Amino acid sequence: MVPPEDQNAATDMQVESPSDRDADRVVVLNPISGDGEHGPRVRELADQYGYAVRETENEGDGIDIAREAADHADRVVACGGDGTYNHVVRGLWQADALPEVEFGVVPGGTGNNFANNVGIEGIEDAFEVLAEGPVRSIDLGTVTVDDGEPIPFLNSCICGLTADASAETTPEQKKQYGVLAYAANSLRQLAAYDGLDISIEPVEGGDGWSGSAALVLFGNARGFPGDEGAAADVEDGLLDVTVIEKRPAIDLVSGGALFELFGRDPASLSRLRTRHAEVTVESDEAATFSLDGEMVAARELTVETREQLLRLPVGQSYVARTDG
Ligand SMILES: Nc1ncnc2c1ncn2[C@@H]1O[C@H](COP(=O)(O)OP(=O)(O)OP(=O)(O)O)[C@@H](O)[C@H]1O
Repeated sequence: MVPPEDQNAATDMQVESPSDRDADRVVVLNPISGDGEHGPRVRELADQYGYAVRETENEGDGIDIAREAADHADRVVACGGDGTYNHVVRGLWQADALPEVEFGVVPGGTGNNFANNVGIEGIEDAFEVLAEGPVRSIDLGTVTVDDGEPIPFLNSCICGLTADASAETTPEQKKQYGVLAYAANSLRQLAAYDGLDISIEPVEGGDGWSGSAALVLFGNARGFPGDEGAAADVEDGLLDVTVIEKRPAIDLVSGGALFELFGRDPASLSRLRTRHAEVTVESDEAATFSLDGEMVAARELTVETREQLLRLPVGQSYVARTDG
């Protein structure tokens, strides 16, 4: 395949060799994500399109590789699943390289939820999008635990039942249902689950939520699960927050499946939108928050959006709801 001409062709010319340590376009490749078979094809395409490839060797490498690449690259692309994207964005954030250094995604994960949400439909499509797709400025979520450094997330920040259920979830379920698959696999654990006592207070005012939750989702690109997998508006500077209240287990289990519950039992569901919320876990122990699948423990945290901080080429089916 001949890479299409694109507006950045002049920059491509400057890449003398895809393995050049000073490459201006870099793919950070997680070779073990998904089925672990994407590596050779991604290397071929990266070569054709003028991208250097840096492979992760250990958990967390993506952060360091992206941080270093930000010194010389004007675009750093993550290949893997949402966890890999998260790490690359963390590296760019740590390098203070956003929005100047563009981000990009190549789906090589299991669920590939974020890539789907921005209209990217496979590895070949991803490279075409990198060459020709419109570059949008999208929001980035961050979580700040106590007085620590903000930690970015791209797709969602989730707490409640999901973390424990992930091991039981098949790739097919993940692809089809995303977070719902985790939730459904949590049904058996639900009877024993005490719920997470949590309060969510929007800093800008307006309605918050407090009570005992089975699951809380702060969606940046990930939409409300009951809306047929619809993506959230990722350019509006807002997080879509969905809370599923912990109710007596019999209510949930007798309903058959948690899938049925989403959107059909308004009494259990609360939804709000916020730019910036203070979140408190009302228990002695920290709760686990999943940032794009990467776990962080916290009791007191702020969750917020950094409006349109990330520059990203998007696919054809991406729906831009705002101008620019
Ligand atoms: N070379 C490596 N060896 C072992 N683990 C790695 C390596 N590179 C990255 N990781 C780990 O892989 C995890 C990321 O997996 P990722 O989420 O990208 O894929 P996935 O779970 O298959 O897909 P998805 O999130 O789309 O369902 C991260 O926790 C990261 O630390």
